[in-house]
Amino acid sequence: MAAVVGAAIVRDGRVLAARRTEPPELAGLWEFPGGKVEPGESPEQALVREIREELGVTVRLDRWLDLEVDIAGGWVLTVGVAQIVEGTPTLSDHDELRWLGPDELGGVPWGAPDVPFLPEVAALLREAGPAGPRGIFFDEEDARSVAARLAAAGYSARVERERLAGEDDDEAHPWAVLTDAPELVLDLLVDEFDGWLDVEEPQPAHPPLDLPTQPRRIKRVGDAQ
Ligand SMILES: Nc1nc2c([nH]c(=O)n2[C@H]2C[C@H](O)[C@@H](COP(=O)(O)OP(=O)(O)OP(=O)(O)O)O2)c(=O)[nH]1
Repeated sequence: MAAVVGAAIVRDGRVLAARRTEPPELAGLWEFPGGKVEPGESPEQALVREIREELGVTVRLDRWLDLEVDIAGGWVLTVGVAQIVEGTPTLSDHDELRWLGPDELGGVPWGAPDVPFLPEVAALLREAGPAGPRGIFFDEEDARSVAARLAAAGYSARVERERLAGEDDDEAHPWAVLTDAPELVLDLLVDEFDGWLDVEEPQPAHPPLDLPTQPRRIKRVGDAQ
């Protein structure tokens, strides 16, 4: 099967969308960054390779979305949900990157084959919910135990590798538990498992631009009053 893989890179309830520059008929349209699976390569290897080439970051695949979409030339597009484990995305193949929340996905023009994936992506972003209090642990096992306890109590909880700006030392990357449980509940577990609570709202790597909703008149010095 001639496969194209795209990565829905998620972070803090947003997904990374990239704007294509070529070919001309696709330029200006948004996509999940990725590309063609090469001979001898698994789709997962292709996804990790393409994202490293295009964005300069290392991602880890969480899972593939069920959908497969036929695109021109006999290619089939699948999309994997992924997380950045190393690096900050930079532009090379694309001319713009945006972190979009579930309600912002419809606000950019996507390539037609990507559109059927958007409802599921929006749903998983909503499920992840807005970034709330996080439990931070140095031990992955502690983080996973806390997430399991929260899940058993009926809360949503997931574990993510934390990144601390400017830190390259692997030891400095603790594990975060993100949950919709009340802070009080998380606080008790954090005490029990030797972690700590981070209640600061994490900032998206690329904050959405505060664009004016209507043309703004810019007055220059020297303009007639
Ligand atoms: N990467 C990517 N390609 C997509 C998406 N949706 C979609 O229709 N496509 C199409 C555009 C291209 O025709 C094809 C992938 O080509 P590409 O140019 O991104 O992949 P590549 O880097 O491996 O390609 P190439 O330059 O080696 O030919 O799939 C999408 O979400 N991500």
